Amino acid sequence: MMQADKKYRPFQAISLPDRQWPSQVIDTAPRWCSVDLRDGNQALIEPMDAERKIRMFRTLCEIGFKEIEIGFPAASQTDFDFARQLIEQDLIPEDVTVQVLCQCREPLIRRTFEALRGAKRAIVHIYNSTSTVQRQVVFGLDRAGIIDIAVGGARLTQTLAAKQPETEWVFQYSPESFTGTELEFAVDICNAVNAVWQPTPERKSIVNLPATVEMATPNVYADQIEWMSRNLAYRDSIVLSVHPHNDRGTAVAAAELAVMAGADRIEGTLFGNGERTGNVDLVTLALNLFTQGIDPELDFSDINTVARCAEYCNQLPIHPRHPYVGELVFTAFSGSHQDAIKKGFAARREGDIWDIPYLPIDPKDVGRSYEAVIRVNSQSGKGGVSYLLERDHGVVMPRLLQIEFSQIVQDLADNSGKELDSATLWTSFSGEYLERTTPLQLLDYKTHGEGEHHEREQITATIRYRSNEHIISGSGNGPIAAFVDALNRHCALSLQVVDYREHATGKGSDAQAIAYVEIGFGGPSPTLFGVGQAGNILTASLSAVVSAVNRAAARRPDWLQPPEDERRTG
Ligand SMILES: CC(=O)SCCNC(=O)CCNC(=O)[C@H](O)C(C)(C)COP(=O)(O)OP(=O)(O)OC[C@H]1O[C@@H](n2cnc3c(N)ncnc32)[C@H](O)[C@@H]1OP(=O)(O)O
Ligand SMILES: CC(C)C(=O)C(=O)O
Ligand SMILES: [Mg+2]
Repeated sequence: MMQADKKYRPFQAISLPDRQWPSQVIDTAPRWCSVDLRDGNQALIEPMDAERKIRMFRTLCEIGFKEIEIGFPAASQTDFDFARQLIEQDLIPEDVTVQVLCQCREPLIRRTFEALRGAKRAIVHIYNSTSTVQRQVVFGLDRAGIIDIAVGGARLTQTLAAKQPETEWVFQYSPESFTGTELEFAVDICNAVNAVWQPTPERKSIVNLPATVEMATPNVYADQIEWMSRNLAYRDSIVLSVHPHNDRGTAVAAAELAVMAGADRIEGTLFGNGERTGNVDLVTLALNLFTQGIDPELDFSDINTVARCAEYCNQLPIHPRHPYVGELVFTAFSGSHQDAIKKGFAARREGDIWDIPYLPIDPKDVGRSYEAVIRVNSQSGKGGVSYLLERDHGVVMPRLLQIEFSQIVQDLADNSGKELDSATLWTSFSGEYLERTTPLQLLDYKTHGEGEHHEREQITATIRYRSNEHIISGSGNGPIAAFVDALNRHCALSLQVVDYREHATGKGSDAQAIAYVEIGFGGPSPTLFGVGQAGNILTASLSAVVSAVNRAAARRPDWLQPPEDERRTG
């Protein structure tokens, strides 16, 4: 890349030392206008056909847009026919106003009014470029010449509107390329247009100030908007609208600061489709408000359906990390995020203000589930793994077992280099703990209490060691201790139960018990967990002991000797 200062120049700062916008707070939704069917459409590889346009229009109405720019009817027959279809087939809801765009050129304005014949209410939006560069390069005109174009357009719209009195007309003017226009000139041209239209507080015109190309940081746009808001004539008779584009990737910020600076209305598109890097994304803006506790007056409670509509109509995919909607935006792969999310959910009580770490919005509010909130790969930790086992299998592992099992998962993930889905985790958990039946297998057992008050428990168990069955017996202060005693005596072991937990999984006739035992092996060797699952809690517990012994035996094949039994069968 060549030296930047030889090719580019910084944007000139706006002098507004007493700017007020930084201390303003947004507490209500602005007026929204969707320009998906015009600005979004004009940027597509293949503009929408009639069927796609209708589908997009219906979706926009369902979301709750009250102003929808439906196209540029003078530009193409498709756009003209679409306007006619909406009007003639009475497809425009009572509370929705359609808007159309047109250059300030006579034949185009005439054709635009033809397209709108019979509409109940419509916004006619005229524009011409006002920036320094476009005045010179595109029009070859001075400021007065550019004002003449705009005023000519304003006069003609007024004249033609008067000839179609069945329609309630609203006029909108955009000094296109506003961000590249000197502010004094922008205000002059808007004032000249409004001097023709003579708006009143009851019949307002719309002045739309587009960041046709986003040229500076969002605070500069806010300064421009506040300056215009202060200096425009007819201010109380104007709806001040903004139309940010996203060339610098800051359109959302620019729109928000513009509202703080006095804008009443925002034009943009669903998920930010539009020229170049797009128009401002109205979904993000609306949901940003929602997460501040402000009603956005747009309904994105089924965001996936809206996304599928936008993808179908625009024939463009939405990025998996797009705010609020992307496939991955409610997913944490990384361990510390998973840990915090899991704890956040556990701490949350019904009716609490939403405050879950790493989830700025409740996925359910936009129709998403918690299904994808935690996914596991090599970046994940015990929190994520245990969250999935608990969510999908009701397994609530003790903390030390979480640590032990997550190491096994980590090795799996590192070796595969891939995501491990919940089914794979369960297969691994079952294989590691629940299906450990060699070399030792518990076949049967009987217990009975000893002493006057059953102070001690006696057990007689049938076990299989490799292919031989053995009957072993022992006693202890409970059946698990008795079983451990039997194994210790018959297999010359020195097992101790370090920790024991159990709980039910499932409900009703499907209910199962799951037991976790942490077993010490005497001497310095570390403890190991065993897990057992069965219809009965004692069977689950004894199976958990067997699971731990078998896991230890798998690590040290010469460690477990055949039982020195009282009776051998088979
Ligand atoms: C920032 C925006 O998004 S603005 C909206 C842009 N959208 C579109 O352009 C999509 C639809 N447009 C079209 O299909 C075509 O441009 C049409 C059919 C409207 C017009 O096509 P054409 O007649 O071929 O003219 P074209 O668009 O090339 O415009 C260029 C001419 O119009 C003039 N012009 C451009 N914009 C305007 C305007 N807003 N008002 C008045 N004159 C204008 C130019 O100076 C140029 O004049 P010249 O031929 O004397 O040099
Ligand atoms: C027509 C105008 C409003 C426009 O789309 C722009 O300037 O980006
Ligand atoms: Mg635009």
